[in-house]
Amino acid sequence: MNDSPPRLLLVAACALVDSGGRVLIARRPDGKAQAGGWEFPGGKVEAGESPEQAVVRELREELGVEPCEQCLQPFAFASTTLEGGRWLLMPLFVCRRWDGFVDPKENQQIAWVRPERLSDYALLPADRPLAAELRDRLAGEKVS
Ligand SMILES: Nc1nc2c([nH]c(=O)n2[C@@H]2O[C@H](COP(=O)(O)OP(=O)(O)OP(=O)(O)O)[C@@H](O)[C@H]2O)c(=O)[nH]1
Repeated sequence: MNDSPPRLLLVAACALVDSGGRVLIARRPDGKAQAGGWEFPGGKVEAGESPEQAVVRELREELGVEPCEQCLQPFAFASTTLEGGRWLLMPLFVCRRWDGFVDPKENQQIAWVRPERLSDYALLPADRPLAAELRDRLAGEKVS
């Protein structure tokens, strides 16, 4: 029996929401853990970073967009086990305003998805409750 406590992995992620109320998800590229699963853009929070700073950096690196930290709205979080004895703690922010155009930098497939259709995608397990929360809280919004 392994009694060692799970190692905490702090990851920060962001749901970009466009003016039509659609949410951006990305497919994890080959070579990464859980490749092929759909996720919210983001990544590990590095030493000395806040979750907000990590999201800004990851959105810049992965998608070439520049949100301002003040535009990141804390939305929900995931707290769950991952393979390898790690515990994932992942705040999810919502962002509706950013500079630049989404341009996947890591050859990752992306999709803009109505919140009620997120469950049609093979989301990572930790993201499924977050997608349900987005559906419940964003789906009623007016679509332009
Ligand atoms: N970015 C992101 N990671 C998620 C989500 N859901 C989820 O379980 N994860 C997990 O959180 C961890 C994040 O790692 P990552 O590989 O994206 O982080 P990173 O970009 O800093 O990775 P790197 O070390 O390869 O540069 C992975 O184990 C990933 O499977 C999500 O919605 N977004």
